[in-house]
Amino acid sequence: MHDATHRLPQRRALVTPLPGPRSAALAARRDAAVAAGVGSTAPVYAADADGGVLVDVDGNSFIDLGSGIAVTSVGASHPRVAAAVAEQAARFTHTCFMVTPYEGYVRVAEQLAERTPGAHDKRSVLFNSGAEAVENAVKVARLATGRTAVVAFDHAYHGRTNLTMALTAKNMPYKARFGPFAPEIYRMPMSYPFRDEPGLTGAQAARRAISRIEAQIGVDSLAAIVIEPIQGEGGFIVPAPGFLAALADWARAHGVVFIADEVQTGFARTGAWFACEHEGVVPDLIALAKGIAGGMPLAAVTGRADLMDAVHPGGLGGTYGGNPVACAAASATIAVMRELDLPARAREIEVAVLPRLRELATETPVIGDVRGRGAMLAVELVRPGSTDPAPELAKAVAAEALSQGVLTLTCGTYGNVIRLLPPLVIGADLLADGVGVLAEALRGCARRP
Ligand SMILES: Cc1ncc(COP(=O)(O)O)c(CNCCCC(=O)O)c1O
Repeated sequence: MHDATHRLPQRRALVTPLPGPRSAALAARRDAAVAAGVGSTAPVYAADADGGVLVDVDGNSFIDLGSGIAVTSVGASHPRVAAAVAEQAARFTHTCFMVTPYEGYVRVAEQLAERTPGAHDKRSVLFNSGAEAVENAVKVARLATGRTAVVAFDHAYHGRTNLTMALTAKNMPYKARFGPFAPEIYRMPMSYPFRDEPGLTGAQAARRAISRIEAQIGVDSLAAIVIEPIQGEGGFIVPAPGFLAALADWARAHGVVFIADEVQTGFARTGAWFACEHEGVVPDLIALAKGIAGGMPLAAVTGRADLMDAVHPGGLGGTYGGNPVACAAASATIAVMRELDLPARAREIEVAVLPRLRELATETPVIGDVRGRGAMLAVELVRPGSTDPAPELAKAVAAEALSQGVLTLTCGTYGNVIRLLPPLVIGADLLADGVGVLAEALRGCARRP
């Protein structure tokens, strides 16, 4: 694993209590100005970030195992991205592609056609957020098929807009009291190997979902299946081998659009450019965001040209969609990912981390499962000797890791999953230090009564 040179010292170093005085002052200002509904994981305020570290306003340097929720895969200030952003912003920050188009948008669409799974003719449309991309993928599928029903899965997460809340499974905090939600969304059982009956194969789990689709919805009503190849917010759930492919094959055989939501899994995160590749699945439409542009807000739907071009002119768009500065950042980010071969770096991270966590699990009864692919890895915590979720333990472990200078995130339908999403440019030593702190936090919390 190569250690690129970075602008900031790649180290874990705490110089004040947490939060420090400047963060505490900012927290007071925030309480008087920012809505309480916007939560934050860390009690500290960012001042700088580079490579695998994030530095707060009091000078504390943290190992970042969150990447801003799988976004800053090339780091939060990669020089190639920063230069591309500055250069574009100095020329024009916005014209609205629907008013006066520009090459940067076209260039990103060309790269997405080249990079996403499948050699078929593709078209793309660019947006600002993952939820917007998922929303529009469903719009395209409904228009192209003339059908309205959409299938989502248990433990799914697709966003916070009305349709994507309807697609999302977990009620609190995402959906509680925000209804009513969009109709015609149907939830099917997911392949969740840790919680499924032992030995349930991917094909059997797919058949379980398909038989319910056929019985409860009817194929002639079904426009699309929307699924994350590895479920993110729902708990980094890697379906059993064959599950995705069986669903995709069934969908194709019945004229149902297969939408892969790769907002969190896309762009090298799982050890391939896109997670569908691990299962040999070519989606009809793919929703993208997060890692695409080095931290700049950009999202996309890329898919079969016959589906995407079924939409009448003016049927897709939005004021900021494919902002030129974000497009410049995306082209720089994709270049960095290609030149550093970051899918391979993600696989190296998996090899460096997963066995270490699995070894820890053999001596730590509260670790129910260790799973993931590439640099999208997770530890599911349970009460010893059971599969009962232990969310309070996950919170305690994340808090302990933070107190030692390592930023981690939790997730999961039951809130009991610690997830690791390091920047793919993190150095080997820094990663090892961060995982060591997490391991010690897991051991320590497991010993508490
Ligand atoms: C698979 C998948 N699809 C869609 C989305 C939505 O992407 P947006 O860019 O947050 O809208 C996500 C965003 N995941 C992080 C949400 C964090 C939070 O809001 O609490 C995702 O992971």
